[in-house]
Amino acid sequence: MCSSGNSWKLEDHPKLRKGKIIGLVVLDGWGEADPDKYNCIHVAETPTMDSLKKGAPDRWRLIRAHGTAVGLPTEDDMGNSEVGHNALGAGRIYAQGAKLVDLALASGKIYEGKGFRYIQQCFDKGTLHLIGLLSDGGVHSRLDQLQFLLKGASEHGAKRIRVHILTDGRDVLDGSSVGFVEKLESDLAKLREKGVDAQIASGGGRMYVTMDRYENDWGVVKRGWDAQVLGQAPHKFQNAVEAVKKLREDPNANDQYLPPFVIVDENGNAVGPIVDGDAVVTFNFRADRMVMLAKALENEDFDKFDRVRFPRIHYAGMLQYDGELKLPSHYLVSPPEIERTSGEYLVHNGVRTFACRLIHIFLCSETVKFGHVTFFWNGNRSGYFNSEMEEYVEIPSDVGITFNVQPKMKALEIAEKARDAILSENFHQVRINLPNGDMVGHTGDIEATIEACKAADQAVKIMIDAIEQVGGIYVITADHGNAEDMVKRDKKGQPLFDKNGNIQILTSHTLHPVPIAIGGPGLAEGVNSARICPMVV
Ligand SMILES: O=C(O)[C@@H](CO)OP(=O)(O)O
Ligand SMILES: [Mn+2]
Ligand SMILES: [Mn+2]
Repeated sequence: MCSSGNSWKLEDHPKLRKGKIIGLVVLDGWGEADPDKYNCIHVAETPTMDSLKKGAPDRWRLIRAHGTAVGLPTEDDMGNSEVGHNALGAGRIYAQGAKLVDLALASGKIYEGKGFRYIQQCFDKGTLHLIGLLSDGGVHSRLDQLQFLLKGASEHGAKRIRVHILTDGRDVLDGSSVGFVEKLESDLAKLREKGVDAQIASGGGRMYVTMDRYENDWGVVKRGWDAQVLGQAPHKFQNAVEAVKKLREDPNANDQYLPPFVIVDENGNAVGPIVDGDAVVTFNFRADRMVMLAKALENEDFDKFDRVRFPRIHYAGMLQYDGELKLPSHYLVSPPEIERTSGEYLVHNGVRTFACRLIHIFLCSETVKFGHVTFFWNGNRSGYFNSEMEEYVEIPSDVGITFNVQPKMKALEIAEKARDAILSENFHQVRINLPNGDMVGHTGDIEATIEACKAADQAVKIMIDAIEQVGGIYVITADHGNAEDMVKRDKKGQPLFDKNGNIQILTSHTLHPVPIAIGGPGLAEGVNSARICPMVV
């Protein structure tokens, strides 16, 4: 895609022929790593991707999907769906939310901005509540940013602070929640020594409490609301370290799914419900899993669940999470301005787009890839650019199960919808996200992840076959790694074991590169991946 100046007109590509249907697949969580038994992509039967790989370098290249190559702060930052799809959709690298927050904290500018001033107005009489994911995963939030914010807010006048934590186990090892809560507790103790009344007030596992996405299951947000705002939860403890340790004693406990709890005082009263006159900050920088809570905290008219009480508060997001909805209206750091994305160029140039995304509608489990090829792809912007030019299709997933139980997910249905769209010849670009490698990879179930990769590969074949039939071009790539490495490793790459001799399962994304394969009969003679995509790892 080439354009000049501010014009929307696209110049003809020097190598790609015009008028060919493009089938674009994002394999979610599909990286390239050394082959061994923890590399589920290697172990799985993946003849389609294998045959593309055998065509390297003509048909298959590796590109970086982590660290500074996708706008993340450091080379130690794993890739994720937001940055991966932002970069793919915009065709450019933006300093991502994580980095912008780092800069604002380091320079102190965060405390001079309108967003901070807005919440500061409540510091005299009210409590400052901080709600977000407690880990150093760097995908949605980072512990050190929370630590800086706690210190900075107290230095800028916050006298009473309550932290509402969401335990992770998805971007970091399962079980690591205890350590993070201990660290936070020790910071809060230091603040208390300085006369700030600072405590953890509530908590719960990210996938069960608060961090739903794409309006998949409002029950998740409600559980968080009850604990954070109303001070009500089935589990009550007097301190958060005890809470997390106790809840983890259940043999099926998992940081991602810990039940909601509130911290109570010696009389059994919740120590930090959110009330009129308080300030609230959601400290996640990543958008998708904060949008729903932002709506509940901000929207006067709200009918997704009974809020019981709608406190009059000053609320700010760490970032603005949805540029189209301007949600939330107050925020501490301006988000990356991802403008002029490929989708917008396409509609301006009369290119018809079909995007197939998956909705998972089931209770308290991993949510969706619903907005990955739309919201993230379009620069964190909800809705269509032009609904006459674009069609977004959502496929509901199975209800009430976790993905290791049904690792095929809806890969075939997504691919069939895409195939039909390609064969209809009504669209110029058909793009899909295949969630299997990522969603099943996050469960840490190796057998199921192998099945997941096989299903995704079959779906890729359906797309490629359809593209062959219409003489089009396919682009198969991924947003970041996940399923290609399911074990935590030492610096030499050897698997790590816990104190009981069990392998340490890696549920997170990885730092590995991802493939990009470009091919199909629509490519002009002599044009191949190597010529179109020169960036190689
Ligand atoms: O599930 C999520 O929120 C993240 C991991 O934290 O995964 P992805 O970036 O693939 O959406
Ligand atoms: Mn992803
Ligand atoms: Mn993921």
